[in-house]
Amino acid sequence: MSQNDAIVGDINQLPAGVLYMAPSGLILDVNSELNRWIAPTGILKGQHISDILSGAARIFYLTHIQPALANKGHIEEMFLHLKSKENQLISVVLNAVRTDYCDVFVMLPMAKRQQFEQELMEARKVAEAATAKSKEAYAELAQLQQLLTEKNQELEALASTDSLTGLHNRRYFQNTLERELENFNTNDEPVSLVLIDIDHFKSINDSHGHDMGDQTLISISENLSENMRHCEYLARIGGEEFAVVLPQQSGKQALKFAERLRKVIAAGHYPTGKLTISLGVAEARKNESIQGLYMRADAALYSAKGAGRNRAVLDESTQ
Ligand SMILES: Nc1nc2c(ncn2[C@@H]2O[C@H](COP(=O)(O)OP(=O)(O)OP(=O)(O)O)[C@@H](O)[C@H]2O)c(=O)[nH]1
Repeated sequence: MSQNDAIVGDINQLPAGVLYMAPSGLILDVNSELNRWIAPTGILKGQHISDILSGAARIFYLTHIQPALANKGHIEEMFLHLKSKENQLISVVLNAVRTDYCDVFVMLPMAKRQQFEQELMEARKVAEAATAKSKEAYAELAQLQQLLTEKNQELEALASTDSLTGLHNRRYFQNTLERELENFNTNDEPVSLVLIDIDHFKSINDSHGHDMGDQTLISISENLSENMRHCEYLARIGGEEFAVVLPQQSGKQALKFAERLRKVIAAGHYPTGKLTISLGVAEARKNESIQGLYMRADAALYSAKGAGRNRAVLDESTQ
């Protein structure tokens, strides 16, 4: 029995790994416990320390363990991953001391820590999967909300649109006029209303049929629509009746607008030939109701019809 064997013989019963290493990294001897962890059927003695360390542990050995042993002569409680011959990682906590002859490593297994790490990794995987699922669910929800918003907008547009001409309808007209009257009552900017009625429209229906009457309504709607600028709100409010809400325009300005429209329509060509419109104009008064303003514009329209049609008339009280 050699001197080394005698020393190791005393420590073979320990529940810890013990390793004797030359400063060059050559393993001089190990106890049987360490041999069992790393190479149950092989012999570690004579191998190099880097043969039993994981990749990361090798770097750690060079950058931390060796310098610490060289500088302080000992290290305490460093965590290290050994690598078995079957490529299993074995976590150990390492204490080491440098003697005159060799470095002595004592390593305690950390099976519990390994198990915790494993459990943590599993939990992380589960959490990641759950996060991915909830992200998917959120994305789906956002899509559905977007769809709902679009459908609501479509419904809102449908509810405000005249199906024959595609213009805004009476509902839209009333909402717009109500809003603009409220603005007028708070900020003093004028607002005017123009009512438009196609002249002798009944005779178009009577002589050319209802379908041709519809085509004429579509055609005249396009023409009116093309002649609106930003903030001039056109709507079809009845059979052959249209209205334009004109925010920030006085009665006189609205009359000019109405006159321009009248000329445009009179100059146009329609499925049944030429036609004209009559227009009634009124400027809103403070705190006036929609009905009040509408009735004054309608009275002006009636005057235009009575005066021979194809003309625009401003409500008398506005002038
Ligand atoms: N084709 C068609 N005709 C409609 C529609 N709505 C209303 N009308 C017709 O429009 C005509 C309106 O006629 P009246 O109110 O008598 O007036 P008008 O013939 O235009 O005569 P004045 O307004 O006095 O110049 C009626 O014949 C209605 O049937 C519609 O959606 N399509």
